Amino acid sequence: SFSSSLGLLLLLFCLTLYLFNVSWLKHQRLRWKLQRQGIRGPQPSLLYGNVPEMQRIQSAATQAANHGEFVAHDYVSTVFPYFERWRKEYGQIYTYSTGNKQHLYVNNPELVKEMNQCITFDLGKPSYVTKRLAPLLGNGILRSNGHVWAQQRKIVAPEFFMDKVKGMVGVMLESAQPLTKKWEASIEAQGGKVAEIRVEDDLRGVSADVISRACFGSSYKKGKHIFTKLRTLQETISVQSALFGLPTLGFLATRKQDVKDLEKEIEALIWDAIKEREHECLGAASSEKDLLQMILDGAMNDHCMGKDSSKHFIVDNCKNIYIAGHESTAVAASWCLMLLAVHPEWQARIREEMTQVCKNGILDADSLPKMKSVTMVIQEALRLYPPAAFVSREALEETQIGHINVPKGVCIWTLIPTLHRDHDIWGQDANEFKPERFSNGVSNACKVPQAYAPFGLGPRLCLGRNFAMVQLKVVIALIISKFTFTLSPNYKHSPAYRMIVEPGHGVNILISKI
Ligand code: HEM
Repeated sequence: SFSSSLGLLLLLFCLTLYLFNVSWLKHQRLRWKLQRQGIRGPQPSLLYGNVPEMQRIQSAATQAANHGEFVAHDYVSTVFPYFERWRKEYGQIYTYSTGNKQHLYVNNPELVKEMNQCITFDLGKPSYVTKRLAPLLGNGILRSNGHVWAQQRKIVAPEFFMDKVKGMVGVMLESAQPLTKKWEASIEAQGGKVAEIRVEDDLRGVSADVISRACFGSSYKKGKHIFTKLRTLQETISVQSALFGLPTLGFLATRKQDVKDLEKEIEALIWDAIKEREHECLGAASSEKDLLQMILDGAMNDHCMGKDSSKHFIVDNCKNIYIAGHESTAVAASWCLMLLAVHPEWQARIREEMTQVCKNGILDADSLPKMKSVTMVIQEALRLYPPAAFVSREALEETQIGHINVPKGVCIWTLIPTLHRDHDIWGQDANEFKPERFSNGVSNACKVPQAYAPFGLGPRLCLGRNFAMVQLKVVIALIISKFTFTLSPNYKHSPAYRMIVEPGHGVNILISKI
């Protein structure tokens, strides 16, 4: 009838109006607020904002990719080419849209400094990115915001203070031994002189082993099993489109079920390890507390936490530490080895320094702080190839950062590699591998020390940075003390973004024994 068609039309009209308001007006209002402050940016399309343009720029860049001299190659130009394009067009601060979200790109060193000092709960992790990582991270330290985050940080942070990390050098050396043994065996198997090695799986094995031991101490075999499951879970969750903020296409129902099953299985395994622990340590005051014990104690001592939330607290944080620390450190080590393979003079320098500072050639917690060259090389590798590409925040409330008033709901992105190659900050040789720039520390290597941010910015600075630096030093120094290496002709330079920026086709090196 006429009246029901009219009703339907009216409904459709309201729905369209609602969608228009949600998808366009809301974002247009945010855009106006930013534009009024002089912030420009590309014109968004109605439904998907600038996503179609991002995809167009990305595919053009992929086709044109010519990595040429790869040390000089800035991965932003191939991995995030739209950010490069817009930076050139609109400057160090601009705004763009992904349809469902309005974003603010901030790469001005002065504002980065401000963000570093911005201690407020009003800036949090962007929920639209972290939402899809929920099965992996629960509500642990990486994903949570506000008081929940602060409480977890307070409990977990002391485990990674420098004095604690120093005590883990032995464990790190032990975890790295199988790698050197395996590589020696490869040399034997390939004729006794030179072997071609693909490094990343072996490096990943070392970092997983180190974290298992640090987290789970005596029950570390159980820990390794848990981490294998976590890795499967990580692989099952597709995060490729997280940056664009589009629904993850192809995320089939069966995979959703896989994710749920894995989540349950992991939770049960962690809980099992805890029960075993409680049984073993009943009454015994353990002096050597591993991370699991710290988290357990933290949960027990918090009287506001119910049994159920303390269980989640424990399970989530075990998962978070593994996810945060395992891949990033292994990938950083891969980039270090790639750069060292191209610069044998730095291998020689590190080797020479080791003969001077390691008594009887033994690497330990005392000799490590004296090894300046290896520290400089790692710092330079983290400058040129930072595994974490950006710091991202969402304004959970309206927030003032320097002279910018960031409206509620806007996501802020700071590109770490772009800061790391800024000529104004680092000088004209910013694209070159020159570890000597760090010979007098970070503050003397560049004009704005806050612009060196491989471990992030502000109050959410990486909690494991000491742990990662010491582990990288141990692994790189140990490899260099046993092998010389060059880049294999099979190495294909192809930085790829998979949550972190890693060598897309791995790192192949040719190794010989010293
Ligand atoms: C070279 C290796 C590593 C790199 C490049 C790295 C980098 C980062 C970055 C960029 C952040 C984000 C900071 C921010 O949003 O401002 C972060 C956070 C974090 N990292 Fe690392 N990380 C590394 C190793 C580790 C290790 C080994 C652990 C632990 C074992 C760890 C634990 C964490 C945790 C728990 C957070 C979250 C801190 C918070 O939100 O309060 N990281 N890391």
